[in-house]
Amino acid sequence: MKHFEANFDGLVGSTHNYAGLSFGNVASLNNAALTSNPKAAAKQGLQKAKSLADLGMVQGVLAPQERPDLYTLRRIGFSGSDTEVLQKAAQQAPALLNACCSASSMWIANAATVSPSADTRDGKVHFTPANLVDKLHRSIEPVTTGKILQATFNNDRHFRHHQHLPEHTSFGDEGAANHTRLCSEYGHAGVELFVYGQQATNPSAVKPTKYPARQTLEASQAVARLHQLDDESCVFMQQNPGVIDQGVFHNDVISVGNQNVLFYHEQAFLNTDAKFDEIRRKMSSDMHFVKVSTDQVSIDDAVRSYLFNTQIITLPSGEMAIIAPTNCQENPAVFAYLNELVTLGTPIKQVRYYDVKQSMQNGGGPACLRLRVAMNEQEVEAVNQNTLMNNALFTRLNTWVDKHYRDQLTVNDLADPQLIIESRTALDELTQILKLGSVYQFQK
Ligand SMILES: N=C(N)NCCC[C@H](NC(=O)CCC(=O)O)C(=O)O
Repeated sequence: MKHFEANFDGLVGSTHNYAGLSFGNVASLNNAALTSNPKAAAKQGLQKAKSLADLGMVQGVLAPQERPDLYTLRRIGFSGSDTEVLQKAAQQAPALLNACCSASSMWIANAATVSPSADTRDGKVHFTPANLVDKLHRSIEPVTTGKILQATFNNDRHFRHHQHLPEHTSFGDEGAANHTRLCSEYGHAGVELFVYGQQATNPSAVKPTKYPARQTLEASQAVARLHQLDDESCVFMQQNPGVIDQGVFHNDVISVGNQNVLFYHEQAFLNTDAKFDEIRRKMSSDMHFVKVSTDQVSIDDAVRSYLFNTQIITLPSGEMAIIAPTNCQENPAVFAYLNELVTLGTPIKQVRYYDVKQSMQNGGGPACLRLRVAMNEQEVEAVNQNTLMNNALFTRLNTWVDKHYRDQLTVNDLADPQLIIESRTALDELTQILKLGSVYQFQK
């Protein structure tokens, strides 16, 4: 049977804006209060997704969340009509309104952790939505994320959906951004590498001092248990707290893997040698650890360019390609490195650049915008086919964006009640395009 790694990209929501919500994420803080362009953001994302489909990859899309999130605003005491709720929040608690308006679900790598059927004891693909408890604006995502995942992977024979972990910092979980599956072939059992930032139940363990470590070891272990993974197919590795304190808020900002390749910065991890030995021992095939040294690319350049927030994909020809943001072309050290990388004899033979600047300005590169789901042919057939990218869906979604999205949005605009109508009208139409059923609260 054939096996694929499908990428599901998060569609950008119509309230995409720059509110400076993510402490520890340098781009989010530096670009706070910039005017955003939701239409361009959504189109940049669609273009990347379509380009991967055109390369012969299995590519899907995942629906965004409903924002403004009036349910959360009501839950914290704002009352009256929808317009009144929005306007009272804008006057009395603008920071809370901003949190309830973020389009952050577009960074779908944080939506969930996914384990393919080749790794799990029951032979199903397992999904656990991430609780994202470290950031208020993201902590309101998991329930709807679960509904969207269930409407997209809607077949009990092949897909198993878990509830998100308990909403406490001990179980801080940021999903696939801190999870990399290594394997020889997508359909063979692999090693699931969980990278965590701190141990919640061991106060003496080392952790960052300036910025938060969003992922805990306890959360990673819980996901591995839920997904029915054997100890022999898991590796738990700590991210270097020193790089978290320099703005590396997720592991996918400092390393990325695909099949038997792990592309990483030399400062990415703690106990690198011992942990790489464990990976080698648990893998049934050879690994390529492609190391980038600080001399080649500094941590600062890695964070600015998102060299490691690239996607490494295996093309139908068997060659691997790196999908990079154009920011990597614009950074001289990183561009020089990538030009050299394809000549080094590693499996990575090509680099392709995409403009995802609207997302990058909030700290989200190509890899943040996609959730990987390795599947066999039968599983791909069991996916909601209306979510899979092709010419027709690309045209349909571009038309949908043109019809419903603004080309300018500032933080001050978030109090505009018209946004509620625009967002709901757009999402109602989207659920029909993708045939998702009623996944949003306003549709109940
Ligand atoms: N690395 C991965 N996988 N994802 C990137 C997530 C970026 C996101 N930015 C934001 O949420 C900024 C929103 C704002 O400031 O308006 C975050 O920090 O959680």
